[in-house]
Amino acid sequence: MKKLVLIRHGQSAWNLENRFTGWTDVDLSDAGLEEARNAGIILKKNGYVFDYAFTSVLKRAIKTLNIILDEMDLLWIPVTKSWKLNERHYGALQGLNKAETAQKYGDEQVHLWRRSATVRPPELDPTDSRYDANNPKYSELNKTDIPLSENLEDTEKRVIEYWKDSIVPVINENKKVIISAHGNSLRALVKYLDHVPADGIVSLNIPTGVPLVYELDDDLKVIRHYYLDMQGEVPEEVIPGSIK
Ligand SMILES: O=C(O)[C@@H](CO)OP(=O)(O)O
Repeated sequence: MKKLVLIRHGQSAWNLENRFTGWTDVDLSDAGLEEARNAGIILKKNGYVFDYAFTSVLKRAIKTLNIILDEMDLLWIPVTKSWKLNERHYGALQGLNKAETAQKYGDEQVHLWRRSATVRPPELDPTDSRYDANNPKYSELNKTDIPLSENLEDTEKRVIEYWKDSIVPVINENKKVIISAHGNSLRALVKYLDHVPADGIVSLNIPTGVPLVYELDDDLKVIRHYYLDMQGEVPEEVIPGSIK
């Protein structure tokens, strides 16, 4: 049996300000730094050790990972960063306040933009300063791979490509892996691992800074999963919107 740990970064400055974030590279809030430290303490207290880590190219996930590894005295392990683990691109909504956007377009529309697998938020205009085409972070990508907006299925496509090409080979070497990523890039991975249908993923929300453990068999089929706290496994019904 193999164990994989997923962690959504701690609260970010824009989670706190209730703004659509996506690929915007915002930092952790003070509460987010604390959540990351706690996650490291929880993992250490529960006896977890990692050989290899994956994260996105966004600082809220990278810093969360570093703080966790620091707490566990594991800062030395190899870490691979990829844009394919980035948060879902939020298109022209990036930077807007979620409550104000709901007042303007209605709760139902905003809920679809936030949680539907198939509805794409409005696209960024390629002339928009928020478009990442000239960001050196993405210089190795074809311009056509830099999104103007994504739905969850778009995110799932790149996350699962990366899962198959880069993460699975490491897990198959019997390395103990942690992935530090984002609400929706992790929802995409969970959707794939648990075979959640598109309409079933709408209500799934992954909390910030709570380690989510997947037990996998030798074929990497899911045996079971659970969140961890200081006392060990958390009953899933305790976490709102968690995986059934
Ligand atoms: O703003 C975002 O990029 C995401 C994650 O914080 O928000 P949502 O809860 O709408 O998926």
